[in-house]
Amino acid sequence: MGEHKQRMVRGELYKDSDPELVAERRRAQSLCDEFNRTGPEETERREQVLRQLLGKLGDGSWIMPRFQCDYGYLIEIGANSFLNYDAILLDCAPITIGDDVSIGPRCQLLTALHPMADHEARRQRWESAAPIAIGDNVWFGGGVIVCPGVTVGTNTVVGAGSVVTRDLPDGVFAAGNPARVIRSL
Ligand SMILES: CC(=O)SCCNC(=O)CCNC(=O)[C@H](O)C(C)(C)COP(=O)(O)OP(=O)(O)OC[C@H]1O[C@@H](n2cnc3c(N)ncnc32)[C@H](O)[C@@H]1OP(=O)(O)O
Repeated sequence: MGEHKQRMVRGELYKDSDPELVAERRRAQSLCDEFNRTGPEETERREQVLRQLLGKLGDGSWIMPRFQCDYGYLIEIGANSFLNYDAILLDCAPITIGDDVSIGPRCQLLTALHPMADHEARRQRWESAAPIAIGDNVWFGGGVIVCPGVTVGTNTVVGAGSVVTRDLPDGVFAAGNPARVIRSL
């Protein structure tokens, strides 16, 4: 593993223009394109491509096209989970999705971060990433955005269009931008 991939995996600043990372993203993009070209009858082919692409896909889990991600192997999905249309998973750090999770259309799980106060580092395209973890039996309405480093607890529901900037505990309904806990479930 090259220096920049090691830095990415450790959550340190790295450059995504590194040739090893560029090659890995190209592979993932090709597999995403192949998945997104499949028709509704090609359920076996869809599953085969997802198993090549993802770090883990539990039994009974499925994803609707279009699906996009950066690397694929950093994504682990448990059993009986569902990602609806147009999910975007920027997996520069691990993204873990539990069992029995329902993800609405157009959700985005974004692990990538760019320097904020260090303008020169941002200009030079240094970046980093922080993991996202989604607990068992979570439901996201459509258009939820999850920011880097966030953990969402088991049995939690997030309302459509919410931006989750901080961890959410188990068993709550949260909504809004930024997402706030509205009530226990
Ligand atoms: C797997 C899939 O494909 S699912 C995809 C398709 N379905 C969806 O996207 C679901 C869309 N609906 C939602 O996301 C809703 O937020 C729900 C169903 C989760 C919850 O809605 P409700 O039952 O109406 O919530 P509830 O009555 O508890 O609302 C409590 C408060 O939160 C507010 N609220 C509810 N949802 C949201 C939201 N998405 N964003 C911001 N605020 C919200 C309500 O306005 C209310 O505020 P108020 O007390 O000031 O009036």
